[in-house]
Amino acid sequence: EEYSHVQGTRWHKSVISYSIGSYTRDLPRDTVASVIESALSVWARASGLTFVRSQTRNADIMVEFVTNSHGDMYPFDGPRGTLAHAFGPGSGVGGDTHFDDDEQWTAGDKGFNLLLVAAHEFGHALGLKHSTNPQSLMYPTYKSTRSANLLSREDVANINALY
Ligand SMILES: CNC(=O)[C@@H](NC(=O)[C@H](CC(C)C)CN(O)C=O)C(C)(C)C
Ligand SMILES: [Ca+2]
Ligand SMILES: [Zn+2]
Ligand SMILES: [Zn+2]
Repeated sequence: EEYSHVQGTRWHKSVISYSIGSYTRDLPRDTVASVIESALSVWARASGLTFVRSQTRNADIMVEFVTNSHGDMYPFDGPRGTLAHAFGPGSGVGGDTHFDDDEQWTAGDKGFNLLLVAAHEFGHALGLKHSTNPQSLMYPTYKSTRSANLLSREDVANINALY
């Protein structure tokens, strides 16, 4: 799973903190914050986990918009190609979620939709692997057309099996 750098298998607490360490210039900061919150709430509803926003850099899930080489062993690759990656549950880098800021991030449908990508990444940050089912949010390829409710039955079953 080269896009979910596995740490542990799951979080062993029900309240998980997140912090937005850097922003993209493609969207207003408030929009980024509300999209991130929405993407986490999708998993909160299905897992019973609670996500609390922090302003410190030692939150469980550090969200960053970065380009190319950015301090971990998984440099991004410019426009298109890899859109984002996330580390599985654990201390330190565990849970951290990075978005390639060489992409055009959108809250609508021009460019890559941040909600769709963030929801996929947070699945990894919670311990989920990729799915071979194209309907699943955890499918490894970006698909702009997704049903209103982001999670497929498979995603709900998988997160329930984990938490
Ligand atoms: C448009 N580009 C793609 O579809 C690329 N896929 C991604 O960037 C994955 C994220 C999507 C599914 C939001 C990477 N991943 O799995 C992170 O956890 C490639 C399929 C080209 C690798
Ligand atoms: Ca890229
Ligand atoms: Zn992935
Ligand atoms: Zn990274």
